[in-house]
Amino acid sequence: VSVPNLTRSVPFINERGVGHCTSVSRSVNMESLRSGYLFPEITKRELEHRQKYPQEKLIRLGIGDTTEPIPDIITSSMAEYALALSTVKGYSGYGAEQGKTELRVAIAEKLYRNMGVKGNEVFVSDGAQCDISRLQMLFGSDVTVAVQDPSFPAYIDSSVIFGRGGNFEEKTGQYGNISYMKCCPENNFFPNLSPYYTPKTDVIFFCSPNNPTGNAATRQQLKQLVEFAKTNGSIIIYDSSYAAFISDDSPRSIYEIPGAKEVSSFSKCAGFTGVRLGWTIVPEELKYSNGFPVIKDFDRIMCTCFNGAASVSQAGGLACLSQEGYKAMMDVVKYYKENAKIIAETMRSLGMKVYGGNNAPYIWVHFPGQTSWDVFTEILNKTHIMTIPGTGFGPAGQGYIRLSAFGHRQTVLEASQRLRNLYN
Ligand SMILES: Cc1ncc(COP(=O)(O)O)c(CN[C@@H](CCC[C@H](N)C(=O)O)C(=O)O)c1O
Repeated sequence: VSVPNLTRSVPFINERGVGHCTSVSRSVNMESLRSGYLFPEITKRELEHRQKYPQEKLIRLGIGDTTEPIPDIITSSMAEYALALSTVKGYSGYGAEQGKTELRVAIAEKLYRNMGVKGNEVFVSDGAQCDISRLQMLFGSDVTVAVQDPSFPAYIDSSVIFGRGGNFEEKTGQYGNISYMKCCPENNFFPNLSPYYTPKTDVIFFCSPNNPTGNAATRQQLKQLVEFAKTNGSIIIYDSSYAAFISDDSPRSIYEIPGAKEVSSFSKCAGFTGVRLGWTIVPEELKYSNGFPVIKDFDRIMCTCFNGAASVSQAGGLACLSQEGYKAMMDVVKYYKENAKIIAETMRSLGMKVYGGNNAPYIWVHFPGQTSWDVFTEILNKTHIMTIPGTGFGPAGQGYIRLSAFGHRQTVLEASQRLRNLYN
């Protein structure tokens, strides 16, 4: 990176003395982002609270980060692989940007059995969030986007960063060029796909089980979504990061209904939020309007903008998909699902309208007549429990908060008692 040409720059004073502006203008897309990214904002509130109440034991049911140790069967594979890097025979450098063939095939065969997914359609990555932005690179800034409202904020924020947001409208809390598909109890958390409510867009981000509502779309609803996308010639980007938490007959993948592409990751089912391992599946038959295969461009992006998932993480991913590893991984998912049940039952016993928690590690609680941030602040100040205000996930989240089931059992039981004391 060259040192800016200081002769043309404008001097400014800061804590380190005289500084210099460059002559480079800031991206208008970055300028149009309305606020900081949701999760660092929540972390900032947490730090402020800890400083204010240093003696209190803060409970974190806000950011959905896993808490339970990764099963030995998985970590020992990573340790073994890492140790082998110290030997001539075991050492390896750059791997294939698309991921180890063995892992790509294992993901296709183990997680998408009988859904017609092939190993070469699986692109191993460093996580679903990272893939969301790499998928955004596929499209021009004129491409239109629809998202569920509420949903994981990365879909909207990355769309704005790539110039697809348009102007933010204070009144609606929406970006003018993005189509917000409202998902709420009144429509069973599935958008009304009639043209008046949901206009045609080029790309549809769809997350199921949904973050933050915890709702898993039914087979019938996904069939409608795929039909809607096919009629409009749209591409669905389907985020199945919480598929492992589904315990009823809701589809775990969009590939149970032919015709989309899908991102997912080992973050939440294997506790890989720090290890970093995910994947994106792009069907060979998915084509742009000019007939060019999308998979070829995604492969080009992965080769140009990514150097492959960490080899040690990929060894861990293979262990997750072994018979013993998969069972151990699902035992941890079961543990979190039990946490979700405790939290949901607690809030229901207090007479609240509670959604989610069955097929996802998120519980969505309605506080009619209150703002999300007021509820967030009251719970934090009176019980020292971190939650996430629903409006952080979109304007339709107003009046809701999200509680995460990622926590040690004792902590979740303690949180449950504190909430009973507050609302009883
Ligand atoms: C629907 C969905 N898709 C992708 C992701 C990220 O997956 P990844 O770990 O990149 O494989 C998440 C993780 N969301 C969590 C962690 C957020 C905080 C993390 N710093 C982040 O920004 O992703 C949350 O909602 O609390 C998600 O919910």
